[in-house]
Amino acid sequence: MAAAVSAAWAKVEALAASPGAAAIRPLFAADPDRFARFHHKGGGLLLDISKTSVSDTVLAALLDLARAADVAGSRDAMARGEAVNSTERRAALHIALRGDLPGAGGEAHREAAEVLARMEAFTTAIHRGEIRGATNQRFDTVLNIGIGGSDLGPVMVGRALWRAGDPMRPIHLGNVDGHGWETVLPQLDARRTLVLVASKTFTTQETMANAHLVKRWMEASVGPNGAASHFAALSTNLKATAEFGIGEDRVFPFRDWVGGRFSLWSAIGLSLALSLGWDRFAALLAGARAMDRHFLDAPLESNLPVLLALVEAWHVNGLDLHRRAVLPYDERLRRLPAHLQQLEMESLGKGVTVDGAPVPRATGPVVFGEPGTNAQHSFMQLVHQGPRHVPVDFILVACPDHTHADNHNILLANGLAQAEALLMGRDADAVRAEMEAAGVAEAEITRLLPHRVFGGDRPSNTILMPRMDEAALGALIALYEHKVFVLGALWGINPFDQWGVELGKVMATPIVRELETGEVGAHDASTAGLLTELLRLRGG
Ligand SMILES: O=P(O)(O)OC[C@H]1O[C@H](O)[C@H](O)[C@@H](O)[C@@H]1O
Repeated sequence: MAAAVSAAWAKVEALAASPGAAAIRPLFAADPDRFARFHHKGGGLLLDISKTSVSDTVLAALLDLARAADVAGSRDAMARGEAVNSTERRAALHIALRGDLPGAGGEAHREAAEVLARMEAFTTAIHRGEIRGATNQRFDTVLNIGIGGSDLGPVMVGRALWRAGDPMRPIHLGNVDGHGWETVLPQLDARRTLVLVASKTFTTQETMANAHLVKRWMEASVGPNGAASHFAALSTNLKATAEFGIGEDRVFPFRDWVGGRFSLWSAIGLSLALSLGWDRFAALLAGARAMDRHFLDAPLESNLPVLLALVEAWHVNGLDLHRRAVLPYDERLRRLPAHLQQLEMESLGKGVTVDGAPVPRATGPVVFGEPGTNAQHSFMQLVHQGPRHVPVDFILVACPDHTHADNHNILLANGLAQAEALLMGRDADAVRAEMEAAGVAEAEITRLLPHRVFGGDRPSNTILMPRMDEAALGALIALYEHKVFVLGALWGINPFDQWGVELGKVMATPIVRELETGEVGAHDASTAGLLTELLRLRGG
């Protein structure tokens, strides 16, 4: 298989090295049906990859690569519950959180369904006021304490779907920076606040520091034993949750086969169920499930996650484009880029293959983004005219949930126009003609012409959502999750571990002590110098 994969990569790389490989406009000129042939639908979403330089020949080579790398076989192994997270010897069964699966995944789903049933009962009891705080007040606010995958998913979905009048107000505390807590604090009435400590490991330094801080505040506010009735835990580490003092009936577990960045569908989503209502959380899961079905069933050539991954492989490995911007044209999706940063960069930022050999080619690109149209007024200049191209994912929502049609038309028009401008550019003749028509003097035209030319042929994908509702958002997140998995298979890397996060964590521990005691230990000269200076600035 390794030889076949190498040969398939060689073919893709040879195509990318051929003259004009990055051109997109000629593909449209040659084929009036390009949109029809290069967009596909699945899980309620539409993906258009036509505005990329993926031609029929390139797509055929990329699909050959997917077959050689046995993407379909790896996918099915993941769904069966095999230990696809090889370094940690774990399955990756986030799909099982969203529905029943054949084989080993089926057992995992039954287990997940039991926890979901407990989450639903808890949610209902809180909403009905059957479970109340220490002072017998109903809970109206849910504070989720967590970081990384125990924060970004719930925050992103919460920002996307929560509306005034929904069952509970969601508040998130992620960063260990005390200013975060100081910002959150005035928004909280301890008597009405339910606190969720969300941590897969229940050992994450920042989360535990915040959890203890909030526990002290809660005990000071509602009484020394009050915390017990105000706290719940979302974790795989039942020993640590007990040690923290959270009773078993308030612990919502999940298993180690749920990766942190894939965990919003598990107990980690409890803040969503509480704030949005159970039915809407269930609809989110159902939306993801629709994308799962599509990913598992659709042929590779019309499979949205597979196509999105193949386009990325073409950009990264073929065309040397090691970054991608994500622009959701929906303000409610403003935290989607942050979620994708973790999902994609933590999963695909790997330098060795599953066998421990150095990867023979580049892996995950840098992902960044901002909602449109705001992005247009910040970094899009570089995307339009910078010498290095930046592929973009545009996400457009057909129907808004407001009545301001004019605004929505402007929003959508801008999204479409950005993608069209990146594709078509504007050549010197057009710029000259426009300036001449405006009566600009020849010398001025000559001076400004190079600055006003747009090269075009800059690639983008567009994803259309009918409406930004629970089902479509669930499908969108699952689309990116599966895309990450496919890229892992193509690159031969494990997308489910994150060893690279460890070293900094380990090294922080002694530095905390040094900051406490003022005694600087052995470090490189820069770190020692900065520590000394920090201590001096603090008057230590
Ligand atoms: O949920 P926790 O165990 O607290 O982990 C929170 C986060 O921290 C770690 O450093 C990992 O890099 C993330 O993948 C994880 O989501």
